[in-house]
Amino acid sequence: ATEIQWWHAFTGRLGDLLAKQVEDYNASQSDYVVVATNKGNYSETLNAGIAAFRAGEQPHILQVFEVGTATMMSAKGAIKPVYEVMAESGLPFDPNAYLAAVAGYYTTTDGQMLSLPYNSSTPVLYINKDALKTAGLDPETKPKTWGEVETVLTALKASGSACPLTTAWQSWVHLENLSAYHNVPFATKDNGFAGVDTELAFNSPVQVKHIDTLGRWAKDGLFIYSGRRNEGGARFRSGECALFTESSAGYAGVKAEAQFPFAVVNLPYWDDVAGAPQNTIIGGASLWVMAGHEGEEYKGVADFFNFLSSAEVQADWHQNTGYLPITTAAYELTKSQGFYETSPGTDIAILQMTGKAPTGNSKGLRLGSFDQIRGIIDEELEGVWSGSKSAQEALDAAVERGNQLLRRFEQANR
Ligand SMILES: O=P(O)(O)OC[C@H](O)CO
Repeated sequence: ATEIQWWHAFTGRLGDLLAKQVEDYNASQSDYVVVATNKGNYSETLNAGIAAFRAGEQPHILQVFEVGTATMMSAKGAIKPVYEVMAESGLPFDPNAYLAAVAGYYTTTDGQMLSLPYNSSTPVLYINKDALKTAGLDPETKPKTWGEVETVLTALKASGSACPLTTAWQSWVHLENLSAYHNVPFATKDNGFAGVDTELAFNSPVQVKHIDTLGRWAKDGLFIYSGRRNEGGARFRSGECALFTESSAGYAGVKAEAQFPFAVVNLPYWDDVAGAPQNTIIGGASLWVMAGHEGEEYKGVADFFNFLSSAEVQADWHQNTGYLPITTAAYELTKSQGFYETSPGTDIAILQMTGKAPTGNSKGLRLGSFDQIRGIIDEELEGVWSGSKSAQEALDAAVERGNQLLRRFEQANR
């Protein structure tokens, strides 16, 4: 059988679920064997894929988080576009079967799908209902606005909670999605979709107010910073932190480990911003096919992609992980199975992302060197949480430093 290498970034519960998909695929046919290898976290996996390409040792499939999308799109000789892989395979492939809000992120302006949507998420709010009860609140309290969140956090703190709120992926949730959700630009030129001559713009009043509020909450012990990625997950699942802003895919781990009743609700918004809430944007990752392999191997990749996109596999994946159903068929199948009734909160992500037609500010982000830019944003936000910088100072600095990277990317990709 022909071997197909797939490098990915999943460990823990998500790693187990991915391994099960591979096992099922390998058992379902005998022409191809998919070999999945974890290459560290999202950034490490992206870097491993790029380094391997330079050394001529690239895998067939590379899982790349949404942050690396513009980088992969510009790496023309290194990738083989998915539409091409599928067309050459002769296997049936309908790009319209995928949810527009998801596929649009990975598709060129003229409609060609470059990478396969696989695990797409959007941020939501997780609530430990027992913690609310301990704080004397109705455990069914579902704060809609950041103002209501503050009331809940204050009650939690007063009841002795050492961690009323923590977050995963601070830039993704509290700046990138915050901007889209309030219909303000994160960057000019439709957040980079309309051209590489884009400039960061996340230092406007909405973002400054939000980060300033979180900074105040950090000082008052209402918001506890846990780290740049999803380090906060363990603290929520153990019951230490009461509220948690995290990817809809945090559901996989919470469902498997939490020993308390929990709720998944919409990401809160500021109700004094006109038009809010707009829609949130996607995160997670897609699958890129790397250049330099044999025709028969690409056939195997196409066959595996067809398997991953089938309604049954997608619906299972969506229901177990909290990632969005990637295709309309998987969404319909999940509805018809009654899943959303028996698992409340699991349709929040898709409704929050697709509830309103996206604007230029809320289609998503397409920014070069964005992994490095996130590093800069993380560093500046950490300055706010530690009290050494004001929100305005930190965001101004992140914009200025990030723009230098964007200009270098623009020069290299004109
Ligand atoms: O935890 P994930 O896979 O939903 O990813 C969250 C963010 O999009 C990472 O950039």
